[in-house]
Amino acid sequence: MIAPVKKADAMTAPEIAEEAEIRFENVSKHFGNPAAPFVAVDELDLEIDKGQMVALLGKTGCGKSTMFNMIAGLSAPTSGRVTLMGHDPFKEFDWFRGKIAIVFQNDRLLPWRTAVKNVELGLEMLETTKEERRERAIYWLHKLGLAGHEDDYPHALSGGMRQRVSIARAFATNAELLLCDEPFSALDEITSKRLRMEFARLVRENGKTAVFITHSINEAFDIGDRIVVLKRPAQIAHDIRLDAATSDEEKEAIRRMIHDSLSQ
Ligand SMILES: Nc1ncnc2c1ncn2[C@@H]1O[C@H](COP(=O)(O)OP(=O)(O)OP(=O)(O)O)[C@@H](O)[C@H]1O
Repeated sequence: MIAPVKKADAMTAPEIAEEAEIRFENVSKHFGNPAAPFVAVDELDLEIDKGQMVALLGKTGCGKSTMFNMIAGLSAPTSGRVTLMGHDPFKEFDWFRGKIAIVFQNDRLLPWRTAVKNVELGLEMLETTKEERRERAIYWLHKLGLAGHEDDYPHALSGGMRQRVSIARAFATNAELLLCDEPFSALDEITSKRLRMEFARLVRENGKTAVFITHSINEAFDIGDRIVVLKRPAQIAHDIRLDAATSDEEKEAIRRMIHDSLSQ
């Protein structure tokens, strides 16, 4: 079943869910001269509930990274409010230690550390013992299919394997919220597809909330329970929910609608 497919002009104010994990309330982000600013995000309202896996989909320059940076606490909105778990990610950065993990497009592994040591890195900032760090790192490397590569250095691993290490690092922290900025876009399509299906399964199995930035319709369909299509400047063009009952015909119609929206 497809839950409401809304066009921006037909959207009504979103209902305020008490337990929203991420909330944008009338958020704008401007760059440049305040007298004549460039508007990257325009009065955006968005709520993401705990346990949702949301693909933020939009063309280059529509404001995905700007939204991502505000969620990750890397920048503050010009106006409006962004809250995660009821807290301000920009002002209360320390409160979020261990609660958010980020997977970037580039794997960002330290070349002088082995795979297992790279996974342990995310845990070193948390209160964990050396033994616990090692145990969790090995567990997640194995979950990601890297048994036997624990002591390999990044240069000895393929691009897909390196990205597996960075996903293992994100899961090992046990963060409840995973933020992913096009983590598979530098990989070939077969590797990317395999990895994103595994990623989606692990997110579901472990009850995480995940926000996944992408400009690929295929990727959005593979990852998202919910696909938020953005138009420029970042405003919601469509907010689509998919579930097991969504038929192939419905998916095809949604795909065409998104394609048309991104072609404008
Ligand atoms: N620090 C900045 N200063 C000025 N303009 C910026 C800044 N950051 C982003 N912009 C502009 O805001 C708009 C949105 O950028 P953003 O990077 O969020 O888009 P995006 O959807 O993530 O694009 P892409 O898919 O190419 O990464 C773009 O026009 C960009 O040039």
